[in-house]
Amino acid sequence: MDAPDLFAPEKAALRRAREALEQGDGEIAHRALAELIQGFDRMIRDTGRLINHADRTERELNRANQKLRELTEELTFRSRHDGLTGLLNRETFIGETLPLMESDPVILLLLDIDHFKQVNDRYGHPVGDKIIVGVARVLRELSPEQALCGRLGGEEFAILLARGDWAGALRLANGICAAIREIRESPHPGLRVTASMSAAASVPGTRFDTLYVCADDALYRAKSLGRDRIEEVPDWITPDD
Ligand SMILES: Nc1nc2c(ncn2[C@@H]2O[C@H](COP(=O)(O)OP(=O)(O)OP(=O)(O)O)[C@@H](O)[C@H]2O)c(=O)[nH]1
Repeated sequence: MDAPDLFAPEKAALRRAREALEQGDGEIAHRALAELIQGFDRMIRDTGRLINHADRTERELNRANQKLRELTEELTFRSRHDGLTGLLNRETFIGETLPLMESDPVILLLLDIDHFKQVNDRYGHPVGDKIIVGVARVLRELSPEQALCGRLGGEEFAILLARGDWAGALRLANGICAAIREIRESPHPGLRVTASMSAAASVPGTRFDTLYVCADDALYRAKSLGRDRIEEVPDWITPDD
């Protein structure tokens, strides 16, 4: 079925007016003109309403689009970052190291907060969370802008420096340990925090797992040698390690 012609009355009035004009019949032409004026009036009102409606719909669509963009950005951020600290989460951190490790020599710093179970047990989990956030802040503030900073799990963090120099990486690790010793959490003046760290470097083409295992061994050594210290892996890690 054909859609109804919305302007059928106006078209009919126009046709009658034309015919009246051709026939020179003033009275019929006058009536047709009156009908046309009415129809024209109605068209202006309806068109105005339609334009307003379309404007409103367009504004609503723009707002909905903007909201969708913000939600997408937030979802992307959440899927890539750790919810508590805002650092890269484990999967993203490892994923981002892969292309860098393929092309560059890198230095991996691992960090694990010392005796963190005791912090939770003595001061409660929420205070433990604040300490984790404080440690993450130290990492973010002291690391160079291009460094990758991630929370690998619980109280374990990692920094990857691409093309970083060894002396600079150790200076950074020392600075981080010193800043963590300064963390205070009111109202707990007795609460002191330390962290153990390790540093390991690899040549291009080394797998993340290979580098990580070596750095993790060194971190374990730092723990067993008394904590609050940095243990280095002396040799460059290669793909054959
Ligand atoms: N508050 C808080 N605690 C966490 C979180 N994730 C892990 N933990 C706690 O971190 C603690 C880690 O304890 P352990 O692995 O025994 O290590 P540790 O006590 O730090 O001892 P060392 O590493 O040997 O110095 C556990 O008690 C976990 O419950 C977190 O997101 N928030």
